[in-house]
Amino acid sequence: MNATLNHRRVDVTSENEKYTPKPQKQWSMSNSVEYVLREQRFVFVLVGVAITTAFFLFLQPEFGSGQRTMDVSSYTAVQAYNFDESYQTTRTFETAPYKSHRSAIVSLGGKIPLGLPRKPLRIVVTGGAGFVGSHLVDRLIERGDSVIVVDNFFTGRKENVQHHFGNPRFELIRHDVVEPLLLEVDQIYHLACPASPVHYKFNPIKTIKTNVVGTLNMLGLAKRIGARFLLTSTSEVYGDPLEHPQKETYWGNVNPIGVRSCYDEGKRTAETLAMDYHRGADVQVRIARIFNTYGPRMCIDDGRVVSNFVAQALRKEPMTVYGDGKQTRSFQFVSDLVGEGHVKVNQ
Ligand SMILES: O=c1ccn([C@@H]2O[C@H](COP(=O)(O)OP(=O)(O)O[C@H]3OC[C@@H](O)[C@H](O)[C@H]3O)[C@@H](O)[C@H]2O)c(=O)[nH]1
Repeated sequence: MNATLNHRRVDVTSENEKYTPKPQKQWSMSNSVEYVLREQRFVFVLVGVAITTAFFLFLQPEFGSGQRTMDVSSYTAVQAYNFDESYQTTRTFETAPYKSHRSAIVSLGGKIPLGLPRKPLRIVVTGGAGFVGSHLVDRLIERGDSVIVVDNFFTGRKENVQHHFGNPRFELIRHDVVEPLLLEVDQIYHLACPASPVHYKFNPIKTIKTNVVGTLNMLGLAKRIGARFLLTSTSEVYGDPLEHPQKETYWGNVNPIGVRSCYDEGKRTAETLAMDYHRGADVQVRIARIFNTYGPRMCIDDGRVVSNFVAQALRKEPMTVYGDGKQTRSFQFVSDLVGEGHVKVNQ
């Protein structure tokens, strides 16, 4: 009976009560919490917040700047790769410069500088602490390459390259090229050998060993890693020339058993090895026959004619001319040699 009476609430509503289509609800905290938790609404809210956060944190800058960001990222990749190349041999330095550079690029606002630099090379210079080698190293570092100097300090000196100490693109290894060496580089400049007659005659066996075994080792390395190879040869491959001036096509007039043969025959053998590696193993080789060179960092006791004359002049002593004084030589300043000679020959 009661059920029948309550079935139609209108029937029981008193006339004084105001009719509303929806019953009024009292707000309460528990009702709200219950509402949010019902039907997994809270999970949907959390997922929404996560997506929005991810959008603003990771996607929004790229989305907003479109093409610009694509350019920046590709430029950064190039720079990262370059830094990776540059710091390949000194990996401990890699992270910090890369990161700081990356942020610097982003702060450019995505503008790409015109004329992107060429990819820096990794280069090993044997004899790089010597008179000629150190000038070559200066030139290579100056143009942005990474250089590893390999020197046994027989005639080379640390002071010749110490201004590069601390530069992450420079490394110095005390090593004798007579022993094999493994390095990953793009190019090899092979200069290691005493070049002044007083020095190469000091230990002739060591001199010819350096020229033959040392060059063999470095050519083997070039072949193995696919590096381009520059051999610094000498005007002495012409021996006591019968032609003046000497052209490249001239084969020379060399005494194979003379006191200078450890050097001039050694360099001739080095040239032979270079050409055999080129013809037989496809190694890219360059040969520079260096004539008399002078300039800063030449040892005062080098023994060659320019340093001897300068030293004697400074001491106000008479200059000593050997033999009949009719011999001729071609002289060049060291910067002309490394700039026009070595670097361009090896391009
Ligand atoms: O005090 C001296 C020194 C040298 N000379 C003469 O000057 C000429 C040049 O002699 P150097 O010792 O300077 O050098 P050389 O030309 O014999 O060979 C040198 O130069 C060329 C490089 O490629 C070689 O590595 C190096 O051996 C020689 O005829 C020598 O007898 C002097 O008259 N007085």
